[in-house]
Amino acid sequence: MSERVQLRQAKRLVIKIGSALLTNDGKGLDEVSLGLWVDQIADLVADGVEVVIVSSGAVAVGMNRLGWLRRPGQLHELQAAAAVGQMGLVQSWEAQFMRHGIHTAQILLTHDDLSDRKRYLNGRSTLRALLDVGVIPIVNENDTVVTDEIRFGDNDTLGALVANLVEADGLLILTDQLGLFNRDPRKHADAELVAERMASDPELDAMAGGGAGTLGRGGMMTKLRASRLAARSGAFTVIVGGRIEKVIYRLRQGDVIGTLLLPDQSRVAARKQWIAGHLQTRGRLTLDAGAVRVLRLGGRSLLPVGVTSVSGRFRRGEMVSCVDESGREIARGLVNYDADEARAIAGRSSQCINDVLGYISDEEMIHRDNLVIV
Ligand SMILES: Nc1ncnc2c1ncn2[C@@H]1O[C@H](COP(=O)(O)OP(=O)(O)O)[C@@H](O)[C@H]1O
Ligand SMILES: N[C@@H](CCC(=O)OP(=O)(O)O)C(=O)O
Repeated sequence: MSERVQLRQAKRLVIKIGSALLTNDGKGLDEVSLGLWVDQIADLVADGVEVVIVSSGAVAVGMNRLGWLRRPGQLHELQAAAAVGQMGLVQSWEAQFMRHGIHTAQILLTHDDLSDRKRYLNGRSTLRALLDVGVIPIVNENDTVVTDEIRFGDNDTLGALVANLVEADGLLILTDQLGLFNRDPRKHADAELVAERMASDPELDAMAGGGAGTLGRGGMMTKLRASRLAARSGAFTVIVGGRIEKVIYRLRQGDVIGTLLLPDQSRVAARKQWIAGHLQTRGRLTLDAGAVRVLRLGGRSLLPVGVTSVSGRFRRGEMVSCVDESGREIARGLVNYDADEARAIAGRSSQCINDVLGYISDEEMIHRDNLVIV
């Protein structure tokens, strides 16, 4: 095991940075380290990698700005600190990335947003649009409207959900330890670093059970759970020490640092398996003979022009069945338009979508990554 190809080949990464690391253990925002990570992320971007950052630290930065020495016990005080600190956090990210001429965008999400299908799809479109124009989204929880996350301090899960959302190749979790150890290294001097495992390996649970540091809240257990969540969309996870010199650069080179947790299956395989196993469909698209032929060739998207009729009531992102003119099912997949919109653009070339609907979200009725031939 001399190098890690996964990191060398990655095209889209989510990088999650925890509070303990970002705020130098509560001594205010660690601008020096932040600048060094930004330099390395700018190199990744120059190398063609799309990056989303999940940044914790709002509460810690807010406490520092407000001169609060101890983490407040009241939730509304934590929320106030997060609101103050979020300003400092995004200002710093923005200023550092501007040195490289890279724009950033603030995205505040809740777990609920990601379990609501419509919001999930809207979030996904926004993130994709930002990545398409070379902007780095800086994501944190929306601590003003939810409290579970600040109580449990679970930006690790948010990182994994974002990795699912943007279909990242990998999730990098930068933390204050060198990686996942077989026991909590703060309590056991002889703890050994785990280099590589399958994320699903049940032996990892006992290793990660040691609780969190003083500032971060999730500990290794939430990082392990995050890796399993990320694995569901085929993403690998690396848990690694954010203070290792040139950490992101070295990971990109394929250096064996931190802990690599691997998914059981590839990104597209994971997605296709999920689609194939999803029995409930919301509607039906009838395809002309040309579209049937093209889909059967494999690896192709379904365009509106090949659809002759649309039945059922479905929303963008829901599962529909694709049938030939005799009603035989050919494929199923996640449709890019609501039923009424799909009806309006059926049989039309993709260039007409804007004229018919007044906007265009996707050229395809169903993208090939979201389509399974049956
Ligand atoms: N097996 C383990 N390996 C590494 N760290 C562990 C382990 N078990 C518990 N920990 C603790 O998890 C902490 C990191 O989690 P956390 O404090 O939530 O950081 P972050 O703010 O980066 O999310 C470490 O400082 C360490 O004390
Ligand atoms: N969203 C909050 C809390 C998130 C949090 O503590 O997460 P982490 O440090 O990654 O375990 C914040 O930005 O302070």
